[in-house]
Amino acid sequence: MTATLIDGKAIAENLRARIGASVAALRAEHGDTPGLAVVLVGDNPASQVYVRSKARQTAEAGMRSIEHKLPAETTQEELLALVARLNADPQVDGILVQLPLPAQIDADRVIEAIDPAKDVDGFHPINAGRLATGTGGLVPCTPLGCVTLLKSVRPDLAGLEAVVVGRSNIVGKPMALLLIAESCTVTVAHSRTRDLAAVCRRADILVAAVGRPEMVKADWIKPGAIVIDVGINRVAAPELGEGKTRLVGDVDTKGAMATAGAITPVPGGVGPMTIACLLANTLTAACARRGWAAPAL
Ligand SMILES: Nc1nc(=O)c2c([nH]1)NC[C@@H]1CN(c3ccc(C(=O)N[C@@H](CCC(=O)O)C(=O)O)cc3)C=[N+]21
Ligand SMILES: [Mg+2]
Repeated sequence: MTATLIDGKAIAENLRARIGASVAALRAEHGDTPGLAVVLVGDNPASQVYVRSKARQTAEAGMRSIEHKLPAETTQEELLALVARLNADPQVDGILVQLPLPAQIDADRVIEAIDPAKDVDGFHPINAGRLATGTGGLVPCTPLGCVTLLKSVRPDLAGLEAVVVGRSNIVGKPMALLLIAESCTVTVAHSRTRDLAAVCRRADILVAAVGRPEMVKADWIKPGAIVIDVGINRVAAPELGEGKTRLVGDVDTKGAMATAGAITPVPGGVGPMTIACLLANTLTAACARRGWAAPAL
């Protein structure tokens, strides 16, 4: 058996095209277009790459992209003041403050300062609580994208045994809540889980979000399982030349291909869906804030 590769890049492109069409229709109807503000503090090279692709894809979908680049020594007060201005700006529908933030800044305080209606990352405690209680709100982009990828190979997830490896507020916890909402039986495993391999082997759906390169091995996977690899780890690749690197996930993809039913590649799996879902959340936030009918994506 060899697993189906879930083409996140293509599914993301398709979603972005549908968002673009909705944005154009809304502009024709209302004469205005959603705006996304992305705030980058400091000069982390990976963050610069991500912020650039977010801005480009926002513009390609016909939305306004507003970039704020602040120096690495920005104070907490300065960042909170910018967030307050963006909250008050009616042209800004979505606010994303790129993580990680420099050490002098308390990320939780910044997240809590964002207007929940503009919190397109879905990280504000109000949105986290809404997800936990199933009462609407903006949903974190990466887990939202993972559900779309799962449904691309298995439209009805009800009754399936799901194991989420990782318990972060950004991926693991919201992922578990979304799978509960899909009527899966959900286990959340983490670094302290005993016999992680045996727990993973129970999974019809295995979501790896731990940030450890290729930690999940072929023999941790139940035959036919759907494997979603959230990891994006840059590792040395001397085989490509001196000083070269490559991206790998949290799953040994090559090994897992022999056992899994379907698997997301890295790159080209979850990563592109994260950005597409950010654009979807920006459109959702704009419609809710402006009283526009939300398009079905
Ligand atoms: N407030 C906040 N919100 C985020 O959503 C957020 C963040 N901070 N900080 C960093 C992480 C990471 N993240 C990625 C988005 C897209 C790709 C992506 O498109 N990856 C491509 C390849 C990228 C490459 O080649 O480096 C892929 O997997 O195919 C990866 C990672 C969003 N994040
Ligand atoms: Mg990926």
